[in-house]
Amino acid sequence: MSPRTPTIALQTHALSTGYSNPVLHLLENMSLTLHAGELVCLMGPNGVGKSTLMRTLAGLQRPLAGSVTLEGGAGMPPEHQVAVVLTEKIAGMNMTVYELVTFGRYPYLDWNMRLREEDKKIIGQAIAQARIHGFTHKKLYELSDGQLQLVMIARALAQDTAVILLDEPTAHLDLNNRVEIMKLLKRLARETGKAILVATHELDLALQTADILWVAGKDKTLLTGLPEDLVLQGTLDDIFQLKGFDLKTGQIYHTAFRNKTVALHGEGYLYRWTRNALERNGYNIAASAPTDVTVTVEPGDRPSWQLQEGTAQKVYYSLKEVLQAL
Ligand SMILES: Nc1ncnc2c1ncn2[C@@H]1O[C@H](COP(=O)(O)OP(=O)(O)OP(=O)(O)O)[C@@H](O)[C@H]1O
Repeated sequence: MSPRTPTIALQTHALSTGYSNPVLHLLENMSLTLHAGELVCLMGPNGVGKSTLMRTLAGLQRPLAGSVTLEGGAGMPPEHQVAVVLTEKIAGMNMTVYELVTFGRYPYLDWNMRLREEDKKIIGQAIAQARIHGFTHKKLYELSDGQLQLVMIARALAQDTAVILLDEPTAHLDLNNRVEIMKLLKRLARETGKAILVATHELDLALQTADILWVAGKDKTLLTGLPEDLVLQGTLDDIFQLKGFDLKTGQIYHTAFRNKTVALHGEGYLYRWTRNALERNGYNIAASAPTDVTVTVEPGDRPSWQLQEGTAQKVYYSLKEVLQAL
């Protein structure tokens, strides 16, 4: 099979980021590429320089060294090429959702600031893509945090750029909204062909949605790769200094505090959650006998658990009963 050659949307050349007065070097010598249609998650410990990198890529801040090249070339203004969703609060919470989305078109309007038919069409598309058509007449202060984030994404879409950068778009959201936002960004990357870069602390969500991870470490370097490769190489354990959590299995380490070993038989999610319940409750798990007890999970319309201890055998229909019986 010949390798695909995806379109490059943004590239950096020996880029170093930070501040010059006083001098603060953050991430150094980065040669990065963002491709069209790709969702990339930028991760790293607090204060490592993720927001600074985002602002530098967006042209809002000068690099300390190196350069950023955008697909549109040198002639096109950066705001026609990169849309940014930052974490700052919006000043005009009294405006409507529709009004905020129209802000995405402002870089394109002429002196009289009037929306043309073309602008209205793009605004309509952005509203449809972010699936916010149900509440475009609402005032921003009437929205939930999750809805507000969708509206910010719609505004970025209305800017009609090849690249969208988002700084912690899921902060302060509950699990459902966090998942919804990441799934939306993934779908948008696929359907619109935009390159989307998200700075996030949500390791679990990033591992399940990102096409590529950019991981900034304390030594001022930024590593890139497929999420799964970075997990298997142990890169993420080193950078995040994970304690008490095994990223390869996705599990918290448990200390077996009971003097009893359980042989667990079965497969699939029923096995996984049975193991979770047993480990959380301090049992050692072994794949086979000799052990004190054997638990066999039986899937089906009504899942059940068969417990065998010596010659005694019994069937239970919830993990609560299993734990009580142990
Ligand atoms: N305008 C500024 N002038 C000087 N230093 C700054 C400025 N903004 C941020 N910094 C410093 O740069 C460093 C990196 O900040 P940045 O916000 O980029 O990190 P981050 O990785 O996004 O952090 P977090 O995960 O906590 O959001 C910090 O030490 C911060 O104090």
